[in-house]
Amino acid sequence: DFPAGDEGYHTYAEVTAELRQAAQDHGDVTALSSVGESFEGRALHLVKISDHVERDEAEPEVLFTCNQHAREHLTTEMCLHIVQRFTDSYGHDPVVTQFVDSREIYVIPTVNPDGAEYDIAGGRYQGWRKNRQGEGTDLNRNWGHRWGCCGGSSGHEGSETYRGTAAFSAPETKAVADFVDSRVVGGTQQITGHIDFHSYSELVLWPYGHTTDDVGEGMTPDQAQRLRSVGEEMAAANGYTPQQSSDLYVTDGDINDWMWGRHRILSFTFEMYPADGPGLDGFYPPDEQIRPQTERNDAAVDILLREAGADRA
Ligand SMILES: NS(=O)(=O)N[C@@H](CCC(=O)O)C(=O)O
Ligand SMILES: [Ca+2]
Ligand SMILES: [Ca+2]
Ligand SMILES: [Zn+2]
Repeated sequence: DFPAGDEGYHTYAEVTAELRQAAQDHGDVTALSSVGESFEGRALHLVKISDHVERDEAEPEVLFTCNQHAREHLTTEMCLHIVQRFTDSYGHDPVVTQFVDSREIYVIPTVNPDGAEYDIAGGRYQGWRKNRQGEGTDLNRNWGHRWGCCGGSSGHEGSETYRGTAAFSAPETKAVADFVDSRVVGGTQQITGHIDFHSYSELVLWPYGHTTDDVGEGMTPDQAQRLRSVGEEMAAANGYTPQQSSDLYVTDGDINDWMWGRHRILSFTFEMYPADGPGLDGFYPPDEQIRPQTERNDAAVDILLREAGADRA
C-alpha cells in the first residue's frame, strides 16, 4: 500500500475496482477488457470509451498509456482521470460529449502493474522503475523500432535502462504492441494519436528519441513539423516544455519511436509534475497534487483528440 498520507494514490486493486465501477456506471460508453497479462499475471486493463462502445465504428481512435515506469504513480492517476472525465461528464460537458461521440478513446492506466506494486511494497517507496522480470526490464527501452540501435539503452541486466533480451521480450510491451497491431483494419491503422504519460520534469516530447535528426527516417519534413507544432500547442496548454525526445537524451526502443516508426501514430511522451526533484522525491509528489496535476492536462488531451481527427499530414 501507499505510505500514510498518500492514500489518494490507487493501488492495483483500487485501479481495478475503479475501472469496474466506471464500466458499470457508464456501460453505454465504457467497456473494460485487457490487452494481456503482466509478467506476474496481473491483467493489463484496457478501457474503451465511445458512443456505441460495443461497435467498432469508423471514428478516429486515440490511445493513452500510463505507468510504464513503476514509481511514476502520478501517471496512473492521469489515466484514471481521463477515464473519469470522459465517462462522468459524458452528456453534461459538451466538449467531452463531442469527443466521446466522434472518437474511440482507449486508455491503459498501468502498463507495469508488477513494478508499481513492488514499488510500494511494505508501505515504503522503493524507487523502482522497471518491470519485475529477472532484474527488471526498462519497458521504455523494450519497444521494437530500432531496438538497441543507438546507445540509448543498456545491455546490462542491472541497469535502470536495461533493454531486455530482445524487442518485446517483456510481456507488458508485447501485449500493448499486439493490441496496437490489432487496430490495423483493412490495412489502415485506426489509432491516429497517442500520449504515454511519465513523470517527472514537465515536458512534452515527440519522436524520434533514437536520433537527434529533426527529420528521421520514415518521417517527412511536413510530418516532423506537425509533430513539433502539435507538441508545442499542447505544451502551451499545460505549461510544460516542448522538445524532441532526443533533445533530452537519446533513447532507443522507446514507445514513441515505435508508435510513429511502425504505425505513423502521432505519439508523444508527457513528463508530468514536478519540474524538478530533488532526485527520487520528484517521483512521489503528495497526493494533494493528484487533482491539480491531472486536470492540468485536460486542454492538452483535448488538443490531441482534436488532432487525431485531422487529415493526415
Ligand atoms: N520518465 S523518465 O524515464 O524519467 N524519462 C523517459 C523519457 C522518454 C523519452 O525520452 O522518450 C525515459 O527515459 O524513458
Ligand atoms: Ca463510437
Ligand atoms: Ca474504429
Ligand atoms: Zn518514465
